Amino acid sequence: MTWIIEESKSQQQLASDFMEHVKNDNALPIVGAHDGMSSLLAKKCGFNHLYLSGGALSASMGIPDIGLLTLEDVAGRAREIIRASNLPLLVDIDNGFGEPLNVARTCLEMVEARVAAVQIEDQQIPKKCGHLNGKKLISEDDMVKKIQMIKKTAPTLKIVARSDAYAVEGMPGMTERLHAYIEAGADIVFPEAMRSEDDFRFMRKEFNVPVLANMTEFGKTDYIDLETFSEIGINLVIFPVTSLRAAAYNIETTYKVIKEKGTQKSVLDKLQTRKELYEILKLHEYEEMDSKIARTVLPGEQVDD
Ligand SMILES: C[C@](O)(C(=O)O)[C@H](CC(=O)O)C(=O)O
Repeated sequence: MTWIIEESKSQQQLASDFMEHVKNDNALPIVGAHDGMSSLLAKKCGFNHLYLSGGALSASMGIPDIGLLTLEDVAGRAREIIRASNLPLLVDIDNGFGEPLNVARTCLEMVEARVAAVQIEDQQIPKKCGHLNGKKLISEDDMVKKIQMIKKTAPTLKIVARSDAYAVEGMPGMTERLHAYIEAGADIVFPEAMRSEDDFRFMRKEFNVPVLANMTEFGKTDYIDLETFSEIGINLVIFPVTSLRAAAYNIETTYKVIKEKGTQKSVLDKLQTRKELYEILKLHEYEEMDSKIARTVLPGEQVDD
């Protein structure tokens, strides 16, 4: 909870930092951070913008990404990540949790949590991962009303308008919708489940606002690297569920070792050490705030006093 030991940025500051970088950088990488710890690790590795994925958040809660998350689940986790990292966060709010009035409440909660930008999509509930079959859409007009509502009630929040229309209405339907969403006030467009480099080149030429690419794993989109996205002119690239998949894989691998061998000793070099944990959490800075707390000395470290 870095916000106890450091000065926190305001929502307006985080939102304008976000938009400035999106406009000035090419292929800005925005890595998924599904909790406070992963946000600190992303920051340590040099990423300055984060994404809170509905897929990763729901998976971390042990449920599938089919519209079961509540507004409180998302707002609470967004708050946790921003408090920990003090970085601009783009939050996946699915369909906004209902009709335009619900969307208004959702976005005011996001502003209170200091979220920089929200991503809202045009799927019906129950929604599906954009890379799966059988998606159903709300009308273009209903989506436009939601975007207009965000603009009116939470004007400092940046809006990423996602369309899932490619698989349902084809490229013409999707581009028509995204133009309408820009007209309604979207700052960035997110054409979901593109297939290839050529699709992204087409999208880049079609719109005069920043375009987002989704580099989720095991989906319908070819793996395209940041250098290629930069050459195409794509503005931002999300890696939404990667942190969750990496954590899940490594947790499972480690559990198996303990189950099989009765000890974790053989995988100690694959674990975050106690020293690394306390460093990333800035434990000493907390201790220094209260002289009643003894400064932690790690096992094996020299004691000064
Ligand atoms: C971006 C996304 O909405 C998410 O929840 O992160 C998902 C990612 C995924 O399921 O891989 C998506 O629908 O693309």
